[in-house]
Amino acid sequence: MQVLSGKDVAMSVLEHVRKEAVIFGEKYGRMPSIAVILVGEDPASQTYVAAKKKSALELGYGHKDYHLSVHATQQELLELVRELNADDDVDGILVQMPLPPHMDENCVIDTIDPAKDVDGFHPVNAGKILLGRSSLVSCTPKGVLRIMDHYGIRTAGKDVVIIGRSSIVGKPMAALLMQKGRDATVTVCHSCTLGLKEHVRRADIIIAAVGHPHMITADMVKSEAVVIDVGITRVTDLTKKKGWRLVGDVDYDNVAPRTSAITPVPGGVGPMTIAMLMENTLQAAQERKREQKGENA
Ligand SMILES: Nc1nc(=O)c2c([nH]1)NC[C@@H]1CN(c3ccc(C(=O)N[C@@H](CCC(=O)O)C(=O)O)cc3)C=[N+]21
Repeated sequence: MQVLSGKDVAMSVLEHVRKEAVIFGEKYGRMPSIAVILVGEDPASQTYVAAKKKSALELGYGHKDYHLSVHATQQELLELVRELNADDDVDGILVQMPLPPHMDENCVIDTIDPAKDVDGFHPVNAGKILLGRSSLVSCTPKGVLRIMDHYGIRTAGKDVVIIGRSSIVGKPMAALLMQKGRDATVTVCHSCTLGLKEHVRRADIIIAAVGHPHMITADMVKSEAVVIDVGITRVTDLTKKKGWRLVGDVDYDNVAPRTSAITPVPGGVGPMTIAMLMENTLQAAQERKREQKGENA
């Protein structure tokens, strides 16, 4: 059994991104830049936003940080997004999800300039993925593909079973895996699926993206399957200094021995998400500059 270290792959991705970002900087007189907006005080969101900031600063990226009160209005948030859309020195805009219940996430996503949508959440970018056209790709599914590429895990002709149908992971993951070149046979399971165990047991590759700790148990996993665990849930653990620990969707200790390869939590898909965000920011910066040169020519 091989442990697929997203942490290691993320480090090598970021090394490459750093070099490309320096080349960008020399060419255009500034580094790629990202604006991150956090609304409210959710502790997990604060941790993620801090991790994104740290990664951006380590790469020498331009970084703008906006923290809106939980009482901020949707109008204020949209105003800020429009301001960042118009700011030529901002390449990427990320609005941390989830938003407080009085805000409409779709409306906020729709307002982000698709060229700056480094999350790949805008309908234009999500639609392009489905059509197999190049685009800014949602960071987590992109990270999953990159881990598999790095370790030489082939998907052509394989039965891939995805558990979870979210717009940010399950759906784009399915679209990417069925593309020409990836060539997987994809099944998407969700909360209304009947016979989940039977579906999952057939899989050569299992991708769990639900957010239910330990829902994938050893009896659901074919011997020598590849298991990708996208779930990250904080569970109370008073033996830990922070009072919690991170748990994946996979019952790792019992599942791992049956697999040919598996991602751990933490240190698996999570670090890849941030590495892909940095790569997307570089891509957005490069494409915006190319677009502008085209227009000026
Ligand atoms: N607009 C938006 N874009 C996102 O990309 C986005 C979001 N909203 N909302 C929340 C989710 C979650 N997410 C994670 C990123 C990194 C780790 C990560 O690096 N995890 C580390 C552990 C971190 C820790 O110790 O807390 C690991 O798995 O090893 C986890 C989760 C991005 N998200």
